[in-house]
Amino acid sequence: MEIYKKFRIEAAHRLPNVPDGHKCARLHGHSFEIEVVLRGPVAAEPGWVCDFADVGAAFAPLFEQLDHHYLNDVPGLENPTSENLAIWIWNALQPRLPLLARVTVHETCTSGCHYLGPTA
Ligand SMILES: Nc1nc2c(c(=O)[nH]1)N=C([C@H](O)[C@H](O)COP(=O)(O)OP(=O)(O)OP(=O)(O)O)CN2
Ligand SMILES: [Zn+2]
Repeated sequence: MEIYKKFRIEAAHRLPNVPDGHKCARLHGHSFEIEVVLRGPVAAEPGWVCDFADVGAAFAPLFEQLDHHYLNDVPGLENPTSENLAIWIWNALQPRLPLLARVTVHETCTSGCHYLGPTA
C-alpha cells in the first residue's frame, strides 16, 4: 500500500548553472507542491501504513526551512533544481520515515520530478 501527503511551499530561487541567457538564471518564484509517498503494509491495528500526522510532523522542520525562503541560501540547495530539491527532501525525511518510497516535486503546473531514492 502507498500513502501520500502533499505540502505547498512558496519560495524563490535562481539556477546558477544554466547556460548564459537562460530565463531561470534570473530570480523568480514558485508555489512548489511536494508529495511525500510512503510504501508499506497496512497494520491491522490501527488500519494504516503510517499516521498522516507523522508525515506532517516529519515535514514540519523542512517547511520552516523552505517556505518563503530563497532556496539558494538553504545549506545543500545552492543549485535548487527540482531534482536537487527532491533529493534534499528525501535525505532529510528518510531517517524519520523509513517507509519513504517517493518524493515528488511539482515546480510548476507542467514541470517537476519524482525521486524514488538512491537505489532506484
Ligand atoms: N530538469 C529541470 N529543468 C528545469 C528546472 C529544473 O528544476 N529541472 N527548472 C527550471 C526553472 O526553474 C523554471 O522555473 C521551470 O521551468 P519551466 O517548466 O520551463 O517553466 P515554464 O513555466 O516557463 O514552463 P512552460 O510550461 O513552458 O510555460 C527550468 N528547467
Ligand atoms: Zn524555477
